[in-house]
Amino acid sequence: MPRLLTIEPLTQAAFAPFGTVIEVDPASMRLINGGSTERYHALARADVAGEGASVIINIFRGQPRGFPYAVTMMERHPLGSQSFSPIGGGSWLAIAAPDDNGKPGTPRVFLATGAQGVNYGRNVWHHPLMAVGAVSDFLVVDRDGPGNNLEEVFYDEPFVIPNPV
Ligand SMILES: NC(=O)N[C@@H](O)C(=O)O
Ligand code: NI
Repeated sequence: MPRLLTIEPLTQAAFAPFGTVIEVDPASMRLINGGSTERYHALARADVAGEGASVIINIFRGQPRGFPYAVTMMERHPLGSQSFSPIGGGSWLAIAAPDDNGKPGTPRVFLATGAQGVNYGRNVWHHPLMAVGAVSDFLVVDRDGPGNNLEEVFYDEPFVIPNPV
């Protein structure tokens, strides 16, 4: 029997167990460039591990997912954090799960606005990119370098995400 998941709003507090929400935060704002630019400083930090590791900046172009959507697996990156920030401005889903003795626990599904990104912490269980409604581009900051940086685990039973829109 597939297990239905609920979708919750993406907030710093709700997402805290999994990483950081990347969004305009007035408390982090520094006025620069002669007052012409608001710098929202250090909203998140890339975390890369291992000899020869480097932080890289990518664009992921995601195809929109169909709903209801079956979550059959989760992944994590033991050697680096991974951030996703929408470029085109549409809503999307961030899905993360607590660690349960080396396996992903029950996923939590967060509805992100087009003005919200996330930085998944290093070794945090998450679902691969979930674009919603249209082909969507995301700026992705993660790790390049030697070593295996991808661990995937498949659930015995899928979880199901209802249509978010
Ligand atoms: N594999 C890859 O680069 N992407 C995934 O890590 C993802 O979280 O989308
Ligand atoms: Ni990933």
